[in-house]
Amino acid sequence: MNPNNSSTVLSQLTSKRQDKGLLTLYNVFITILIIVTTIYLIQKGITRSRSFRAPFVGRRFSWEPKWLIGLRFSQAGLEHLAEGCKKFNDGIFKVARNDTDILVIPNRYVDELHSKPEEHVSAIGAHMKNLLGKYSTIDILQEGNLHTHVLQTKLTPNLGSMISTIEEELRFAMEEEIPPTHGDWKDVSIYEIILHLVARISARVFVGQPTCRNQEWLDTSIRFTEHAFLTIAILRRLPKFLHPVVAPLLPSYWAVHRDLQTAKRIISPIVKQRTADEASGEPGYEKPTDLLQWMIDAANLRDGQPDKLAHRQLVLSLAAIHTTTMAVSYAIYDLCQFPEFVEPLRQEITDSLEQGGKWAKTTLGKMHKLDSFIKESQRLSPPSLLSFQRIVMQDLTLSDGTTLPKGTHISVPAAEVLQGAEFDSSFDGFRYSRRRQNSGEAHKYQFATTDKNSLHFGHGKYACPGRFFAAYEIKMIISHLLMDYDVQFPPGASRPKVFSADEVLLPDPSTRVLIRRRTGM
Ligand code: HEM
Repeated sequence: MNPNNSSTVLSQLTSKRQDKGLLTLYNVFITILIIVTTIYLIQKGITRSRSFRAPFVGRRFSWEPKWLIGLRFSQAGLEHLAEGCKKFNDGIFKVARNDTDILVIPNRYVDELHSKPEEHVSAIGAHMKNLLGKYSTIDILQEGNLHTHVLQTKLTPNLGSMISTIEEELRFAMEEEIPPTHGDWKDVSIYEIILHLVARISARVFVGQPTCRNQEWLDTSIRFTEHAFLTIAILRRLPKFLHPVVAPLLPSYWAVHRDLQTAKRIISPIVKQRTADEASGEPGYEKPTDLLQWMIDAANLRDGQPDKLAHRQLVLSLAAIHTTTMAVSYAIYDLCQFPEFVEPLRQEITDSLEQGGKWAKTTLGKMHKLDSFIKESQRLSPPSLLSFQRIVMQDLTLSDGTTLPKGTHISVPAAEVLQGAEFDSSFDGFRYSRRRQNSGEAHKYQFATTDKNSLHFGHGKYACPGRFFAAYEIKMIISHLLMDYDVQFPPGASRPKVFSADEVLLPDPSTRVLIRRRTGM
């Protein structure tokens, strides 16, 4: 055989084998695609047949794909919820978030749902879903309620004795974080300043000295939330089965894990040291009074492992820092927008301090106008459009016969409820302090009080366990800023627009405010 011929035959054979290989690969690919699509469609069919039937808001035409509505909801949540509440007044409707459908129910159901056990209606389940527990590492909350227990049974009852500690840290933080103004107006990013004030106070109360002055811990406690939320925001737009593949490609996901390692590196040795100090029985031993110590004391063997306690501290920072910062920032924006409230508030602070003699729980308790102001600020600039988010864990029939199938993600349109309850979209800083003068209503309208109309801290068994601390902290920060500084928007600027990211509302972090240290007080 001609050698040329034999090489041609060989190359034909090779190319045939390659074609066959490609064909097999193609067949395998198509088969996998068919299997995945079939499973997806079956799952979707099952979910749809079991889901509560209610109209979607934000749908432009009947066959519009849900991911498209979800994509719009991610930026137009405000409009979707306003439309739903207006159109289905006191009725039930759905909003499409990219990762899930959320059934929006009227607040009249809150009273019968808020005390249901976790096995029937799960708050933690909703947190896990909203915060993608596995990817944000929030899933540690599922291991037990140590953090909530300690906040409720230790921090809240001991707040009175923590006020002087909070004041000391706040004074230190203001010196560190607010640039000197030398009697002139200074243009600052007030959000960033408040963020650092809140992080420092939270650290003082959560982990005590000297860690509360450790810059690496402060940065980690602030940035962890940002890294976690960026990861969540990206993953939410993708189907769940892609999460394990995509998450490791995200720098923010790795940042979350770096933050966790940093938390363990900083906090775990402190836990070990404190445990050793206590066991040593040294006569001079003084037990620290902070959240970390209360957790060490209350933890069982598993929750009390140093790394677990470090992890919970990080998660607590996520719950506490940005939420409180937003509330203070909105209140400052409202003070700039409505300067007529400044002097009456300063007068109330001066009078309360004169009567109380010093910064104390009772002194802060006298500041009804300030409490009202921050509640009104929260009413018009809430942290979230939806609250009381819960997952129905078993089919549930409500008192009016409505049956919610297992797996339904429910929520109440907290922002619309509170704004609708007042029938008033104008800012009235002292509306709640006036109301508290009515007999029997002294406590009803406080910032930290929750009920079916005031849902920005949730309500019931799983309402925010840090809200009383948050209320004192916010009042302390605002009153100190008010007494020591003048604030105003730069010429021509006004209250910044609020951004929405799905149901979460965010102040514009680039907002600038002019501040000037007050002199001659
Ligand atoms: C203005 C500031 C704050 C707002 C608006 C806020 C709001 C909320 C809301 C809406 C919930 C869910 C409640 C529910 O589902 O019924 C929650 C839960 C929680 N909050 Fe807050 N919060 C704030 C500050 C704080 C602070 C300062 C802490 C810690 C000291 C804290 C710790 C927590 C924790 C640990 C949970 C989860 C509870 C659980 O695991 O069941 N929060 N918060």
